[in-house]
Amino acid sequence: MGKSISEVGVEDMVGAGLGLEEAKDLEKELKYATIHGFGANEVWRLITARKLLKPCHPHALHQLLYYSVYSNYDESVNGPPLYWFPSIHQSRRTNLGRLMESHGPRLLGGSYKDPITSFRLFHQFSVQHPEIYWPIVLNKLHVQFTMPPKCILDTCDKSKHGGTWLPGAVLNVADCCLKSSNYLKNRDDSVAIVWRDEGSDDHNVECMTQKELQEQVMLVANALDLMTFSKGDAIAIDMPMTATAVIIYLAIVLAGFVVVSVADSFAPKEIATRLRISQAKAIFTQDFIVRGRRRFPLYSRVVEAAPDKIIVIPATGKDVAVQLRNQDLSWTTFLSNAYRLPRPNYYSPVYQPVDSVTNILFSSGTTGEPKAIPWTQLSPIRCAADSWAHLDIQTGDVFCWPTNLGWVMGPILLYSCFLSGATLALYHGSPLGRGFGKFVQDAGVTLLGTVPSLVKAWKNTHCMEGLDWTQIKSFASTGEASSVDDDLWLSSRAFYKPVLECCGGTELASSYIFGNLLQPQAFGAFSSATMSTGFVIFDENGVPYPDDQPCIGEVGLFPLYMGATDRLLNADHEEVYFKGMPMYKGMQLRRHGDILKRTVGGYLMVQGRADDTMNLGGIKTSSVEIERVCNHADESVLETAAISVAPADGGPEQLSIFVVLKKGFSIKPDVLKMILSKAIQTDLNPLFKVSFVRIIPEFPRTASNKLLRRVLRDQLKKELQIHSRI
Ligand SMILES: Nc1ncnc2c1ncn2[C@@H]1O[C@H](COP(=O)(O)OP(=O)(O)OP(=O)(O)O)[C@@H](O)[C@H]1O
Repeated sequence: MGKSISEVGVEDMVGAGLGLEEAKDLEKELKYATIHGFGANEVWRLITARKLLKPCHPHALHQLLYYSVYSNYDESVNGPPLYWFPSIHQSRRTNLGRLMESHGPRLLGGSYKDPITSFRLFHQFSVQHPEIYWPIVLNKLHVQFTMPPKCILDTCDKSKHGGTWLPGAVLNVADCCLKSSNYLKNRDDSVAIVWRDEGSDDHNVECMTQKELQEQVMLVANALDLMTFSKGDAIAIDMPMTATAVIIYLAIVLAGFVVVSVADSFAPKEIATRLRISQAKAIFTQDFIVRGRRRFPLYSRVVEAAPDKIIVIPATGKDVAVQLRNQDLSWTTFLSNAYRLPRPNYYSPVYQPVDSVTNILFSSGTTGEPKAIPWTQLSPIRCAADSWAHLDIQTGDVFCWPTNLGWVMGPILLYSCFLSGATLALYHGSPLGRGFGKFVQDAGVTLLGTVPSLVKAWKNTHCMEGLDWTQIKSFASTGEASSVDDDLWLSSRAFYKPVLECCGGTELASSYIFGNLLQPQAFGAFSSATMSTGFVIFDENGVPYPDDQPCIGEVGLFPLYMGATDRLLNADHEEVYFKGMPMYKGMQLRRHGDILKRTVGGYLMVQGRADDTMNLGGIKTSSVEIERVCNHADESVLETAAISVAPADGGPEQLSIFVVLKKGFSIKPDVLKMILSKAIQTDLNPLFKVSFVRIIPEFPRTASNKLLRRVLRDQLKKELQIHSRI
């Protein structure tokens, strides 16, 4: 165990890279905190509130203080170590805080105290009374119905586990994104999108006002109408998430077609599968993808997937840099028809029922074949409402999240910005390097979303050193479990702003668990279910644990989940999400497949998928838990993947660890096996034994960068079979 904070002296801080004078000052401040006998959380709160640790300090110093503050901290009694704390003053200025202050006393009566104290109570209220919660939130978002809903939720049709939400409502959700002038605070000249092309790092960021966005979207909608499509046709987009891609996305929805989102990293076969399942009539793409001064072909990849028609946007300049097939159109030709109209920048939106499909998305395929998931007009409302409540997105915020329209985060980002009056920030290039970080600085990004693999790369390459990210109010992280140390680094870039962890699913159009600004935050943990989301954690027999009990088990979502799917295009929805799930209080629970750990204090951690659970000597454990320990067991380790496989000839499951080493390190697998075994036995369970360690150059990942443990497991199984035959 490392030193406790009271033992940390000037020498240690100098050893961590701090100058002598600064170390002496810092020591005095720390003495003050420790002399007063504060608990660990209070000491850390004081360190961050007084900004004793600065973004320019070496990470080793941040680590030294954070880990020594919490060195004697007993998580089994106190819950996870906290690193961010809400203040009552701040909490009243958040979206949710304001809402609670104005409605809390009426809705909760004498039980209502303030946004921090009453958060859990209010959350519970939102689960029990969606018919009261949702009208208040809809009112806050830029959602306008041409025909208002008859009610919020209709549960008469018992065959629909998820109920019918906002029945009778008619709207065009893209039109809601564009209609800013009706909202007092959001004027036509407000900035809708800021962006920068990779390589233009020293130029001003580019801006598009709300009015320009509206005109561009309407122009593209007009051009779409001049093609031979019928309303309701599916039209695909396979290109980086640029300002043009966003315009095309909104235009397709505005004009009553359906977007098919295809991530730009897919191979032709995968593009073809997605086009086939969705029956897309055409596809928008780019000639090339430009990354780090190199050009990667995209049009030719799309051609191989053999769609009927391709509309090609040039990656740079005005003209496409490839020879097109006869039936394809360049972006300029496509738009030229619309320019001939008397009012090319005016378009009358196609209003449709709230449950009409606007977008077909595909899940990442972590557990198997990607599912084709239809998003209705409820889905954008749901995801924007989550960002409004949990990320506290407000008019004037600048929101950046490197992603693609083919991943659920793409549409979530787009709608979260435009339905709440925030600016969307897009970097047209790789998010892995300094260019991206400089854009975040120059564009004045206030909300920065990430995935764990990005943060790991930024931290390990030191590429963001010296950049000023202090205008960031909150970070967000999704996709897979994040690493405490990586998030410590991230949060420290902006004087310890919260890294709001979010986890959900494409089919939920949202997160079911999320951090927020009304509860203290712990690294790598979720502080709550999302507003209006209810769930239980159940044991192997399907029996739910009591809500206030620390436990580990599979999550079962309450089926009345605003914005969640009620159909799939390539699988049986009932079978995938409901069949075999336990009943709870008369409700058939909805499957999500995650294993959740609830800690003391009610924090939640995702322990991987139910499929990744392993049984080691009769003890159920999760891969994520083992990886957390292994990732810190030796300095040579960059990341690990834990897998258990039963030997081909039977017997108990054996634990195998795949390891990727940091650049420049080498270590023998046998030595590493001993180190990892020791770490697991000390930190997790003395009975766990590592049977096998393999060092590999990189992990198999989904195209969205999620670790594919099932691929490693299959590989290992095959090898073991061959072995047993020999
Ligand atoms: N912040 C997070 N921490 C831990 N796990 C996360 C987090 N965010 C997402 N996940 C994991 O990703 C899952 C959601 O991903 P997505 O909807 O893309 O589908 P998938 O489950 O990866 O794909 P498929 O359903 O095809 O297997 C979550 O259920 C969870 O397991």
